[in-house]
Amino acid sequence: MNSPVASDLSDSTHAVTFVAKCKLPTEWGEFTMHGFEEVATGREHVALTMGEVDDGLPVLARLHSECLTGDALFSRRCDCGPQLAAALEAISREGRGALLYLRQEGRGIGLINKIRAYQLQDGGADTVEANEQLGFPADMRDFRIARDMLAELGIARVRLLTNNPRKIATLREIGIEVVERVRLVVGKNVHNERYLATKAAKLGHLFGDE
Ligand SMILES: Nc1nc2c(ncn2[C@@H]2O[C@H](COP(=O)(O)OP(=O)(O)OP(=O)(O)O)[C@@H](O)[C@H]2O)c(=O)[nH]1
Ligand SMILES: [Zn+2]
Repeated sequence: MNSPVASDLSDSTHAVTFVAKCKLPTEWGEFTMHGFEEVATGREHVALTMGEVDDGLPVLARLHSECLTGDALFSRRCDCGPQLAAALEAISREGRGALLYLRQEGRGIGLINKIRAYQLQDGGADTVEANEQLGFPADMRDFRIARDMLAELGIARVRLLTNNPRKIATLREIGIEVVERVRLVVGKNVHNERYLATKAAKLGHLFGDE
């Protein structure tokens, strides 16, 4: 692997290998889609890139966690669909960038458990309480799985599209220089107001301008 990133290669827990790439024409222009496989679990992840991302300059980047309901089924319970679209649009506006689409459905608890969590939320629990009532931590995602993907893409410095400080901390931990956080506040509606407020209050998400 052509890696500009100093990483601990003895750690195989989060190892992800590159498999194949292809063109992906979209509403926002043509991306290249890179397919990856997580060695330990067989989980499949993809990265969409546009332009030259391996030239050492900071890359506009997004780590997007899978949300079938928001990304594909038009749900208004969360802000994922509009965030995905806005990130691809921002990358296409610059003509350069990368979006890692990580298969971490339901903050890592999976789709069916997310439906269970939504059922508890329909009964009054907030997004964190629902996870806890099901016996899960508030957020099970481990963003270290981005390490090999970014290394394969030749990305060592990013301007990260996120409101989640934990993503920034983990990228720094795995040797990626986060030169800037680019806020991504879109998709607020009456159905996700409480969800967004809980993320800010309990999960540390930043929705202000700082
Ligand atoms: N368990 C659970 N997962 C949810 C819920 N709503 C959305 N998700 C998942 O949360 C993930 C998206 O995380 P968010 O907390 O919305 O945002 P983030 O990725 O941490 O931060 P940003 O970079 O700012 O978007 C996706 O995997 C969704 O499937 C919920 O109520 N319960
Ligand atoms: Zn969502």
